[in-house]
Amino acid sequence: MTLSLNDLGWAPFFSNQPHTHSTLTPFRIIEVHRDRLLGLGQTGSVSLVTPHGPTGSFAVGDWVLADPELRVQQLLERRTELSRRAGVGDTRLQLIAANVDVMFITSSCNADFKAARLERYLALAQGARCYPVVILTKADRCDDPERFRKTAEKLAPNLVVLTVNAHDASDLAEVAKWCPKGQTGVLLGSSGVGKTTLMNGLTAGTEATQSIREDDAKGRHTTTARTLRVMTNGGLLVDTPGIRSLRLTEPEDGLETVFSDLQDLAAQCKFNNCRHESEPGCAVRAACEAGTLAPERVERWRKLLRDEGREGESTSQFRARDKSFGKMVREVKRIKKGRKGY
Ligand SMILES: Nc1nc2c(ncn2[C@@H]2O[C@H](COP(=O)(O)OP(=O)(O)OP(=O)(O)O)[C@@H](O)[C@H]2O)c(=O)[nH]1
Ligand SMILES: [Zn+2]
Repeated sequence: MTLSLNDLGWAPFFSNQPHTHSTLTPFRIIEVHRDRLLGLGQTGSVSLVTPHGPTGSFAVGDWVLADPELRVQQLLERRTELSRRAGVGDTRLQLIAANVDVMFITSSCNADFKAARLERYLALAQGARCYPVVILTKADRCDDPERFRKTAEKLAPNLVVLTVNAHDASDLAEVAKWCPKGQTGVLLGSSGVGKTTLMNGLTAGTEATQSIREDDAKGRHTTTARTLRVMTNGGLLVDTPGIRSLRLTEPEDGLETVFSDLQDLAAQCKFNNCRHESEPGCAVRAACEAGTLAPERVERWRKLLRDEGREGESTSQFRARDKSFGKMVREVKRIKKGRKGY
């Protein structure tokens, strides 16, 4: 299979960046190893060395320029960057992937399904400027997958939610539609939800999967490294090891859009520093009492703010960082549209 640079996601954003030498060739990084990188170019995949620094500063999905000896001479500026905090209370960032367009947020129609976790991923997608698509796997093992889909759809306006059997070809085709040729997707989700199965199905690959203990929905890690693969529809897909506890890297960028409906309500509270507990004139509580807002959602909102050290922030502070989910969707669509012509 020969691929053009455009097929690999090359765009004016990259070609317009100043190049240090004219004889360099672009490669998309598809694997990052301790001592070398695996790059995909028009001629296929090649092993690249990084004479100017450690491989740790590169991410799957990066675009690099290499010389004829296959030495990386330049790392091109990333259009999007997906990272997370290395651990609880740790401020260091861990790069997950670069230049990703679509985030496939994967969970299962079983005990793995947690609205709070999905909200964290949605916030991550928003912060990283990726278009979120929620994939709920194991629909074939569930009596009522629709119930899971409806719950997930309520998490954000216009959110795309697909219920799938990761082993079913027509379900896989529905997933693939969201990441066509030239676009890059990333699969995120807990261990055992079916990321490797999806990856294999979408790429017709043969990565090893292991059976999981279905009772507690906890999987064993079968994926060891991040990889970028070409899907059968021409799209590109990054697989990541199961992420057990996700810490947001830039909470201020994502939280308020995931909970934009709550913010709008909070703006109608009588007091602008309302904590939505026992204050009079609280619009959030009123909505809960009227049955138009799920109290669990308010609880998750509070918990997320608490976890991110933002408890007690006033509504006006919260609203000051106004970025709507719709705005992000339009932005992503604009980027996609701009990329279609070449
Ligand atoms: N019936 C059914 N089984 C599934 C589905 N998706 C995944 N599985 C099974 O669930 C188990 C775990 O799937 P994996 O693809 O290894 O999960 P993973 O998310 O890649 O796990 P890690 O590599 O640990 O992150 C395997 O036995 C799969 O065959 C599905 O939609 N339906
Ligand atoms: Zn209130």
